[in-house]
Amino acid sequence: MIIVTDPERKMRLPFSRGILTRSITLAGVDVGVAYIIATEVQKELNEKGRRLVTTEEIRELTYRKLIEHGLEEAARRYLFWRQLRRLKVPITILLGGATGVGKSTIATELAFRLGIRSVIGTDTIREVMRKIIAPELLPDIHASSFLAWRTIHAEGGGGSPLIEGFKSQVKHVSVGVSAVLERAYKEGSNAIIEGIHLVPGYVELRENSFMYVITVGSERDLEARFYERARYSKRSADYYLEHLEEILEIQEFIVERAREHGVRVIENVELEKTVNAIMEDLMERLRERIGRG
Ligand SMILES: Nc1ncnc2c1ncn2[C@@H]1O[C@H](COP(=O)(O)OP(=O)(O)O)[C@@H](O)[C@H]1O
Ligand SMILES: O=C(O)[C@@H](COP(=O)(O)O)OP(=O)(O)O
Repeated sequence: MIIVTDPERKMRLPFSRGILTRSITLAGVDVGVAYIIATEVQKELNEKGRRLVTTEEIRELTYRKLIEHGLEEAARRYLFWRQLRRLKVPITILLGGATGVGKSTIATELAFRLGIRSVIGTDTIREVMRKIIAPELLPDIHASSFLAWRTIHAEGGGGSPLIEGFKSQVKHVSVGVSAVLERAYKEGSNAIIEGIHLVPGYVELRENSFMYVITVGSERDLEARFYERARYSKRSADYYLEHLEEILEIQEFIVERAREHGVRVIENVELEKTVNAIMEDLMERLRERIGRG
């Protein structure tokens, strides 16, 4: 067995190809190729009869293997993410967007790649708030986002009642979102928050918080997502399909807010590409900040 040590952090743990594979995929390398590289690293260490290696040595060896495979760009990214981990820069990622666009799927994949243990859905925050605050007190949080308008008495003023209802729910759930963010900032921990209630402009973001708005390009694509989701969850496709127009109007509103607040909007066509686009953007922005710091 090869033992990995990190003298700085007094860490000792058995070499795991799985852990190394994951850290290589973080650099945008396909999982199959990452596995091959991790296997080659392990083989080389075994051939050299190494029983104790430092994380620094594994980094250098992995970097070299990536270069040997002609993956220069990935090698550069790999070193960046390792450096970021060592610097212990806590990051929070917020993924907004209408229901069904793929936020929770993307959040799970990002969490896996970045090794982030905490993924919180604003649906869950809303659910907790529902238990504490009675419908008589705060009716809008007790409905789906696209039905919240039925529970409120819009002030008039010519705005869309659907959007007014949605805004009211977002405003209330944002109180819970801010609490979760505050906690993450206080602990200095990494977190991913995803949900329809993450609308640009409603929560205050600090440095190293990164927000993205996820969209689908067409009604047909969105329909397909609801059918797909219904295959493994109890959320029936029909319920959302009946409200497709409202859901797309909410998407339009969120996108408008994103443009106003300079939040990046990413159309989720292929999951892999969406996740890579976020990773790439995160890397660029973190690199700028670390450079400045
Ligand atoms: N890029 C994609 N291509 C095809 N299907 C996707 C993509 N992203 C997500 N999905 C699927 O669409 C469905 C809805 O995604 P989900 O993550 O539940 O959305 P949200 O959290 O935004 O409501 C899921 O079944 C998911 O597997
Ligand atoms: O309010 C809404 O539009 C959805 C948002 O959930 P996500 O699909 O965005 O997670 O919640 P639901 O009504 O299904 O409980």
